[in-house]
Amino acid sequence: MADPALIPGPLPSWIAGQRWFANTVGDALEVESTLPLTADGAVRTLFVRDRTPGAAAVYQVPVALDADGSLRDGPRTDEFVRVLLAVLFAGAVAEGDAGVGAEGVPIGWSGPPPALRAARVLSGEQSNTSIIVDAERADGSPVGLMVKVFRALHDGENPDVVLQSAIAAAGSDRVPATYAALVGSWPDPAAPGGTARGHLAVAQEFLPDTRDAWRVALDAARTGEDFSDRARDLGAATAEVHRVLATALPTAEADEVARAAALGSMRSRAEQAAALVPSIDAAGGAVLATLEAGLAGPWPPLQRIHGDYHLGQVLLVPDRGWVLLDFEGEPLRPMAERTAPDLALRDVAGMLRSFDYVAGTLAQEGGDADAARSWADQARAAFLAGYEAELGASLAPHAALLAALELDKALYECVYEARNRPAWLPIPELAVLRLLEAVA
Ligand SMILES: Nc1ncnc2c1ncn2[C@@H]1O[C@H](COP(=O)(O)OP(=O)(O)O)[C@@H](O)[C@H]1O
Ligand SMILES: O=P(O)(O)O[C@H]1O[C@H](CO)[C@@H](O[C@H]2O[C@H](CO)[C@@H](O)[C@H](O)[C@H]2O)[C@H](O)[C@H]1O
Repeated sequence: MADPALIPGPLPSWIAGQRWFANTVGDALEVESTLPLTADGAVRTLFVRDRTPGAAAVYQVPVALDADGSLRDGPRTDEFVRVLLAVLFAGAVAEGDAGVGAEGVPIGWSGPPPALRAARVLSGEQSNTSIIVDAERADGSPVGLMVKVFRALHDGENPDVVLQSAIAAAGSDRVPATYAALVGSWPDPAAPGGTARGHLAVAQEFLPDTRDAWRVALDAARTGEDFSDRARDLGAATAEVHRVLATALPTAEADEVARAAALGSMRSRAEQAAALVPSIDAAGGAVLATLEAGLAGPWPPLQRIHGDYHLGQVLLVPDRGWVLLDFEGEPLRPMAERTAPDLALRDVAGMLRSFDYVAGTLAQEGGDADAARSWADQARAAFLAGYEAELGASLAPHAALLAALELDKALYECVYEARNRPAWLPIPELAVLRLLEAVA
């Protein structure tokens, strides 16, 4: 049987077919630098630049090189996983060409690196590559790891690493424990000094026997099961994580500059959505008026947030409850915006949109649309009640701001779906029109 890790044919065409590759064509790809991870260089990570105008990016492509010159996809090989664990958990340094290197940073881990027993790449729609690793500690006890290899690289901290490790360090178990991170450097003419520095990988606690909230919610909605208790708990978990983030990481006053930046970003999303969806183009004036009116009222202080919060980012963990994942922010938003303090209500709006997606999905499947909508309305009310109870305050003074953030998220979703999953587009498109009607 063919080795499933084997990279058949030229590397650029293989990269072009990967889910994590944001472009569709690989004809402007160039391996810009190489970081050997073993002494003989047989296991290495490649920094591959896509020079396509409008899709420029640097990708991390770890590979294992066989004696016959063939390449294998690193995350699917034991050789790569073994060396990655050693570097990550030992705080080791790897060096390549000038300006290229990586350093492991143990975070919530003490003792020697865990030894690999078995590893497999998580299948499914993913913007990065996650490896589930069955390992053992030096004393022989088993430990499950989730190792995430970041694909599109960015100069600067990766919020997924920084936020989850800050939440866990504050003593909260609403995120998986972070064990270690890998920080790399690679040439980048746009970065200060010509070298970019950012996260290449992170190793976390693996949470077994979980179901993600999207599945849990969809199953509940399909069978008409009440989701109120779960939604209330989810609201409370969300407010708890927001409180921890506001305490552990910098906050900022919502001054005029921040407000103008938020409005500018919302306008540009609205323009992108209008360019792709005729019904939104037709409603352009009402969209802008709702966004502007929503942002005009009082704002709470800004803080670090999840940034792309939806049901698919939350796991239901036995004996632990809801656990939040993937704090990387929206993939379509520039990294500078994703790492700036923002409105925690943006996450609240994200989850409200997700309940609507459950209803929209059931309706698309031909289910009872009215029942699905009333399920979503109940989930929404319970989520908000749980959030407010944990926050210790009502969100009523911010109702218009929340409505604007919901509209903004639905516009983002229109762009995301038009580009990635056109069959799903009607869900956010109808939501935009409904949200406009509600404020009219
Ligand atoms: N620590 C973990 N334990 C168990 N499963 C996890 C863990 N982290 C992620 N997952 C699973 O992997 C999926 C993808 O993880 P995520 O962090 O969202 O990756 P991506 O950034 O590629 O979207 C999640 O939806 C969840 O099902
Ligand atoms: O999980 P990602 O960070 O890759 O997020 C992107 O993809 C999501 C879809 O997988 C998308 O979420 C949208 O669809 C979900 C149902 O599949 C729904 O629950 C969300 O509410 C809806 O936004 C997300 O927007 C996008 O950034």
